[in-house]
Amino acid sequence: MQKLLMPGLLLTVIVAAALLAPVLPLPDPVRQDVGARLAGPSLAHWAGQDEYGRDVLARLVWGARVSLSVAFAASFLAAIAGMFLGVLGGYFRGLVELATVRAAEVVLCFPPLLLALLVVTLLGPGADTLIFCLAILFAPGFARVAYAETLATRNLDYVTAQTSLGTPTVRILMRTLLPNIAAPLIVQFSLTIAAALLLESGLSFLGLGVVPPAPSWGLMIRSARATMEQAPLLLVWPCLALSGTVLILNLLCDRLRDVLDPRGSRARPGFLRTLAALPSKRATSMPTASGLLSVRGLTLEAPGPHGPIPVVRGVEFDVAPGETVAIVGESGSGKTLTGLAIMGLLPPAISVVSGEIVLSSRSGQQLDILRLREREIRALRGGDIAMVFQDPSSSLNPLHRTGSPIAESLRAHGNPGHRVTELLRRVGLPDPSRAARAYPHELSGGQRQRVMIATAIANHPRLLVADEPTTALDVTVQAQILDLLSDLKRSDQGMGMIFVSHNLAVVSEIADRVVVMYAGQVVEQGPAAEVFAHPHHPYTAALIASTPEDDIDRLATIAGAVPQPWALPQGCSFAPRCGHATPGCESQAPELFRHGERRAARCLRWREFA
Ligand SMILES: Nc1ncnc2c1ncn2[C@@H]1O[C@H](COP(=O)(O)OP(=O)(O)OP(=O)(O)O)[C@@H](O)[C@H]1O
Repeated sequence: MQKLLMPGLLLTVIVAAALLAPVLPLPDPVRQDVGARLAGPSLAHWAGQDEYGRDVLARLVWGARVSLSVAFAASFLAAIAGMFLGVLGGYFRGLVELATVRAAEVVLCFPPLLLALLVVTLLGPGADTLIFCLAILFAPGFARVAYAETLATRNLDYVTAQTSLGTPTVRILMRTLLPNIAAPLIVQFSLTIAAALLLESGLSFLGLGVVPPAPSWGLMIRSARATMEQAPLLLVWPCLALSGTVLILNLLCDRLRDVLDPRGSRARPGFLRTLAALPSKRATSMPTASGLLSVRGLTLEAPGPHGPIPVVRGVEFDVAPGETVAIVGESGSGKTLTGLAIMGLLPPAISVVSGEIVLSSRSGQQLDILRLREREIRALRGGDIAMVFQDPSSSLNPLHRTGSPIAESLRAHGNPGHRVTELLRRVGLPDPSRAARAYPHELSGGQRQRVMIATAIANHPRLLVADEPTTALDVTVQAQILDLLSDLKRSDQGMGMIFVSHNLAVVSEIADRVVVMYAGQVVEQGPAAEVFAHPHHPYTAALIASTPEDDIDRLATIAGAVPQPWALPQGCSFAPRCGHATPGCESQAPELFRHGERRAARCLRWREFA
């Protein structure tokens, strides 16, 4: 909401001045004083006097009344009419589309000024005619935006879900569709008000709009033109008022769109936020990654209703060359955000509070990803580090042939683009040349994931981050993809891998080491075989017990749910769900106890438990 403050305040001042014009201590805007013709600014007339000796400031303020009310009323009418036509046409299509959107588009065939001339000739000049005329001119623009957005939205799953629930059509249109297409309509509204202000000025300038002597900004520009050489300031004032108001309106609508869209950025973009939030490091304090990657004290925050909430808290782990480290935990434990932080791809709403992610790059440098500029991270992505996403159907561009992102990735890192088929063969696609020419919808889910993997490994990354790469696939294809990843690791000896998953059965097949996360923290880590055989944290033990095996009757579940980041318990985060918790666990937050070279657990009773 803070974002709206400045433009909202400025617009309020302009609108208040226009509304309060009759009670403000201003001279009569139409009273002439020919003796003081074209007089410059003075104490009595702050902005000077025009060619009839009328007070320019009074005419500007009264002119705002006319110009703004015409622009607002016309844009509002155009928005309502256009939105109505566009949504109906886009949702029902067929004849309704013909009678709404296509009919409205007829208006676009006429040059706007000619149409305005026609309407003014028929109805006579004046503010009311102008509102009507501008509304007709701008409504098709809204109709087209609403139509296009409705077409894109009407077949999305959440709209289909509403239909399948039997929700009445009017409710779907009002409650589901409209809020989701509102953002572009708001932008269109800001552009339309600005265009209406300018067109009103233009039409008044041509003598087709507001009738003199009533003031409007367009009329003021028109009359100032004749005396431009003797009194240039007379032209400057209305132009300033016009362009200033248009800029403020654009700013306000842009900010409004950000505020109304929860997916919009609430924070500054990537590197700016990171650089500002983190204390800069002296060269001597830079840790050196013992292996390939070293994550230290990574703490991330998300915006909450009462201020920032910690979603990842002091996460630490290492990845050695050639090692597969699995990050496991229930939904909401912070696995994905940790993976995205390593890629420098955190969503705009998430901010880095502290920590280091040091990568030992191909060029032998130790780079702290959190402190790199966007341009520097971009050079690493696809080369030193690459990522495979969870859902292959949404990570491939539906309009590009599957070979094209691979070729692009190869070329971006200076490799020849013709290796595409070779890579597709390497990831096990049976007819690589055909697959390279196919569109994503022509491939199966497993084949699409193979294409994603081919894109990721195209430039032999040193580190591959795989975020639940098998979750969207069926069990047979899951096994094939896991085999593929293992094969790739074997053939590309030095490549380290971070494998994010909530599925322990999958992890046990692929991981060398396991990092178990709970409520944004690492609660246990160690070699996979040791952790699975002898967990040192009750949460890990519970996760293992709840992994489905052959005998589904013996499946255990973990009572309760992961605490929300804004309602973390005072002591150990797992204590409320833990069968081994003591009163001490509920009052004291445990640190990560390290034992031996390779294992660590965040549990006060880890010794007894182990
Ligand atoms: N863009 C975002 N804005 C605000 N909060 C977010 C955002 N992304 C994630 N979070 C919050 O951060 C926490 C950790 O999310 P994350 O996606 O890392 O969990 P996860 O362990 O990967 O879960 P899953 O397995 O379901 O993907 C959650 O509480 C989530 O609500």
